[in-house]
Amino acid sequence: MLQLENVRHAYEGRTVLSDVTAELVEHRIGIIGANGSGKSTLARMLNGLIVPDHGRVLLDGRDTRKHAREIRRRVGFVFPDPGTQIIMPTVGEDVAIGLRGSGLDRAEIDGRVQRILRRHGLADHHDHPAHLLSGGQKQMLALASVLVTSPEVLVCDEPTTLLDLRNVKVIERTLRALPQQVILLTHHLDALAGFDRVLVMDEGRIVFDGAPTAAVAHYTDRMERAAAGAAEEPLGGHPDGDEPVP
Ligand SMILES: Nc1ncnc2c1ncn2[C@@H]1O[C@H](COP(=O)(O)OP(=O)(O)OP(=O)(O)O)[C@@H](O)[C@H]1O
Repeated sequence: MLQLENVRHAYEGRTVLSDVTAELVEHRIGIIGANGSGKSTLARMLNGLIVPDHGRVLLDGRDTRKHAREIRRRVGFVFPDPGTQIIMPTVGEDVAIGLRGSGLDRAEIDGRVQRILRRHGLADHHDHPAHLLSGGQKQMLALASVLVTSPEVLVCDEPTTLLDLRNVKVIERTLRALPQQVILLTHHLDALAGFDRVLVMDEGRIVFDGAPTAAVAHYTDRMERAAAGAAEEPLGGHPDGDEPVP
């Protein structure tokens, strides 16, 4: 089980997470919130990519500070931009690199790579240059490259941002069908239908924690009120700013 205990974090003195505590046990958990509310920072803490300034992040009681290597292996992370994740020249090599050091022999690695590519619609692209894939295919490749390592938990940070609607649906369906726990950060609120739990973040805090329908309603209402407040603010900053200079 992933746990956040009184997590606080700041970048250059600016607090972006304030006292976040949560136990993440459900099979499908969504995290939503305004831009800059701290979702990605929190997500990156779940596999030790970022260590909190204060508090602890634990996987089965093991602190990401002390067990980063093990936790990174057990908690897979899919980044919003697949380009940052694809590191090898060809599709097959990119998936296979995740199994380096796994102790599997060449034939076993080849078999696993073929299977995962088939499952993600990339079987015909094994020798294809990875950088020539379409955006949707790159996103699938990034997902396949993480899943081939069989993580227990998959954290996906906006994995559908760059995609057209068809590919959004393909990725969402793929995530829904996975046997492992999925923690999904998304601005596509429809993707959360059927999820067990959704956390809403605002200004570095969890401001709502519950079922998807209630969480989405809370978030939508909060954002509508924030947008209305922003629309009432004078654009020039100072109310007299538009007066002619004498
Ligand atoms: N490496 C960094 N250095 C400095 N500030 C950062 C860094 N990473 C994030 N921030 C800042 O921390 C705040 C929270 O960012 P974060 O990416 O966690 O938010 P988010 O909720 O994922 O946003 P979005 O929905 O836009 O992706 C933002 O104000 C962001 O500018």
